[in-house]
Amino acid sequence: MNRSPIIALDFPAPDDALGFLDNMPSGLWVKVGMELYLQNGPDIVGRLKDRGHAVFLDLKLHDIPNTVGRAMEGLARVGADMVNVHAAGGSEMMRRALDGLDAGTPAGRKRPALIAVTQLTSTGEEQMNHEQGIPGRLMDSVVRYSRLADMSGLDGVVCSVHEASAIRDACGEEFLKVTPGIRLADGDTHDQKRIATPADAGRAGSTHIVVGRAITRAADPAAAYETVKQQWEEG
Ligand SMILES: O=C(O)c1cc(=O)[nH]c(=O)n1[C@@H]1O[C@H](COP(=O)(O)O)[C@@H](O)[C@H]1O
Repeated sequence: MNRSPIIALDFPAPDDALGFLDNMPSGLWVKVGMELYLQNGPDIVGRLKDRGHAVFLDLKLHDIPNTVGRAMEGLARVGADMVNVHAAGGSEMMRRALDGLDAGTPAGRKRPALIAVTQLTSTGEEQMNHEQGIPGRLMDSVVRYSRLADMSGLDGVVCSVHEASAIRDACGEEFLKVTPGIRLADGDTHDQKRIATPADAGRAGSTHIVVGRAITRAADPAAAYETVKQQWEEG
């Protein structure tokens, strides 16, 4: 996996996503999420791979173990490099997701990395306490979910930059820390709660950063991408 920011292609249609990429460098890491995938189906993943991009297919599966396992068996054939589930689905669900990916990955192809969402970066501690009914610190919940994902055999987690170094201490250097909620200094927060700059992510030990609107809605997306990449490397 190359060390470049993962661009969230949160667009309604493949033409929007591919048109956007026409003006960007080649060989990127990109993310296909629910907006693009659920409205247009799996073809977009192959089209992005054909253009030489690495693809994170972000569908955040969360259901009973059997359903997630069987869904992952099918998703393994779509050809993404990384997929995800919600850690809140539990250890059995995560193990079955992994088994499904192993069973579905075509011979000669590498199994997609499987990571688990801990607490969404749009969630704050108060919301977690009052709406999810999880008492205590958000950091503790994220680290707990990370340990569970690690024990279930997953490759890493999605977390905010603020928890990345605690997860490294708990789960090790190699365990992936994929961090969305990235904003350039003075950038609009939008719906995110736990934001950080690319430089913060570099210092905290994020193995991957996910960046959407700070790049896709910038006046000059290619320049914004280079700024994010450079700040992450320098952090
Ligand atoms: O799994 C994700 O990618 C994800 C997890 C999370 O906790 N927070 C989060 O923002 N994301 C995704 O990361 C992207 C962030 O987009 P921006 O806020 O526009 O940078 C979106 O596509 C989200 O779906």
